[in-house]
Amino acid sequence: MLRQAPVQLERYSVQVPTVSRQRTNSSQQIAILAVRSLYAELVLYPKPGLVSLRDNGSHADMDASCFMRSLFSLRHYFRDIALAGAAGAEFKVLKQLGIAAEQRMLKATRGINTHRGAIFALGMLSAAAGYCLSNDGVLTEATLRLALISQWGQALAEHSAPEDAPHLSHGLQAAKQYAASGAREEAALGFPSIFELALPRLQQSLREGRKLHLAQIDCFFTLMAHISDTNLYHRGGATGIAYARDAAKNFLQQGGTANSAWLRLAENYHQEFITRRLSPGGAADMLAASCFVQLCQEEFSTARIHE
Ligand SMILES: CC(C)(COP(=O)(O)OP(=O)(O)OC[C@H]1O[C@@H](n2cnc3c(N)ncnc32)[C@H](O[C@H]2O[C@H](COP(=O)(O)OP(=O)(O)OP(=O)(O)O)[C@@H](O)[C@H]2O)[C@@H]1O)[C@@H](O)C(=O)NCCC(=O)NCCS
Ligand SMILES: Nc1ncnc2[nH]cnc12
Repeated sequence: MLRQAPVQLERYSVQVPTVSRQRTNSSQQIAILAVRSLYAELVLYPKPGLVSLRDNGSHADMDASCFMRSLFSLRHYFRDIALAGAAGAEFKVLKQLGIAAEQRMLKATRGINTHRGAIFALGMLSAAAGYCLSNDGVLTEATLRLALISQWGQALAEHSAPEDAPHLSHGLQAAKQYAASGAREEAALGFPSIFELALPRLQQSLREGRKLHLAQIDCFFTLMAHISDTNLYHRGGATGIAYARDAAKNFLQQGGTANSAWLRLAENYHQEFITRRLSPGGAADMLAASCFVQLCQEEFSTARIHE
């Protein structure tokens, strides 16, 4: 429930619900950062096997314009879920917003699943960001993760072992067949790959003086080297994910983007992934989510007035 705190606007002499307006402004900003993060992921090149503005990677049915339509269709969703988070909404409310957003995405892409993982991960993080700004007025990596776990950790844990899934998604199939953890467990554990792996690597590369897009490349390969990406299981089975992890580890062992030959190496892997039809869509979503946390921290890490 949004509390109303009416104030007089002298010039117009109208009653404005301050609290709700401030929350709306913050939620609007959160949504802008979420969409900007999805855009940053899309334009980053080369990401082995994935769609960018240059090519469609391992995908016959998706291209960059399809992703652009998809991310544009999600802008109101991120605002709404941030607002719901600010109001401390239960997980079932967030879930309804997530399901409606998936439907809007599918309408915008004519049935292609571009951002299901991002709707979930960035949606939960947007809700947690809304909660932080509305309660402490401060948002850091630590407060964001704490808010996520304290508010919705229990529900996310239950969501990670669904008894009533209407159909076996690719992620649930990988969980069943390979004991892969996937998107659900990531969220239930408070996104360890974002907070413990991806962000430290992104920040290290930035500290070492690399440009943002290069730091994002290092961050992406770090994610691919470690996460249990159910898209890689779905497209390539255990061999596919092992190949992708080895490729990412090799790229990082050779210095990542600090190596002057990094682009050639990354492009070679891009071609190899295309040949093998591999697509690390989970790592792509986690990259977007990592960019989002980084942007939120830059934007909101100093104290704001309680909202
Ligand atoms: C919890 C849900 C995300 C559903 O998850 P589930 O485990 O049931 O699996 P999927 O439906 O397969 O979706 C999971 C998507 O998450 C991404 N992902 C994969 N691994 C990880 C990981 N380790 N960590 C984080 N995220 C991960 C990935 O998304 C990307 O891949 C998409 C393309 O996937 P797909 O269509 O399967 O693959 P293709 O190769 O293109 O298929 P073909 O061409 O071969 O047919 C792309 O969209 C990326 O986003 C996984 O796909 C969640 O959906 C859910 O619970 N929804 C209900 C709403 C809800 O509860 N919301 C909560 C509040 S927001
Ligand atoms: N750029 C991308 N290419 C293919 N699948 C994705 N899922 C999320 N981002 C993606």
